[in-house]
Amino acid sequence: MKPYLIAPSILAADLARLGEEVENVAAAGADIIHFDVMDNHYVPNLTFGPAILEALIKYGIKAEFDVHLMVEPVDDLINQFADAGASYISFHPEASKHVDRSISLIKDKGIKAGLVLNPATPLTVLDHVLHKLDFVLFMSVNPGFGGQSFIPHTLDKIKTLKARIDELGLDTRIEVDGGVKTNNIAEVAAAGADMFVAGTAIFGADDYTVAINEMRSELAKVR
Ligand SMILES: O=C(CO)[C@@H](O)[C@H](O)COP(=O)(O)O
Ligand SMILES: [Fe+2]
Repeated sequence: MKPYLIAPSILAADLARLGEEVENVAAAGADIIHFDVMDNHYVPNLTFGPAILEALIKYGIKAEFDVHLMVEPVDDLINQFADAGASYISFHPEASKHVDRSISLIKDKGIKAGLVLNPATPLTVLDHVLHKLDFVLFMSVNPGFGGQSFIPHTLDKIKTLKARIDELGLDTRIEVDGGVKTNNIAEVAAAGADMFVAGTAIFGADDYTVAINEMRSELAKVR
């Protein structure tokens, strides 16, 4: 069984002190760092480019980065984030003209590849590519902003995909992103997720170690 991974989203960090914030959250027990890339085109918000990722790595962050691309088109930025040092890269299928090719671009760089499903994206987008993916990221909010409420029907989608993954004997991870907090992380895990993005729930807490430990205690109740 794959260990649970907790991935704080830096979107909710104090951006004026980004290096220090990422260092602190990694020291608090984060497994990977979730890096939301928004282009003000695919989503109505604008965030970080590859130069910021490079700068964080140069600053001394050793944790792996989970790059969530909310951009259109995707291929050029896949190359740039691969060169900058990403360990995981995911993108939204509707933002790529050639989804299979974009997945191969990520995998050929030795990076874990994921496809992101918005709340209204059907599971059928995974039909011919699931076997190539290292992870599927379910958005449990509409993409573009942190601090939104978890959309409950995501749980049914997670359960359905988890059953399909098990039936096919794949070891694809399931990541969930949006509105994940201490009070719902166990339910999300019980549905079949094993990677949990949390922005405001961690960076909004007074003590990041306490916030992450509380999430781990909740996860320990599931397995
Ligand atoms: O990709 C996104 C939003 O588009 C997320 O990664 C958010 O940054 C998660 O923030 P919270 O809902 O946990 O505050
Ligand atoms: Fe994200």
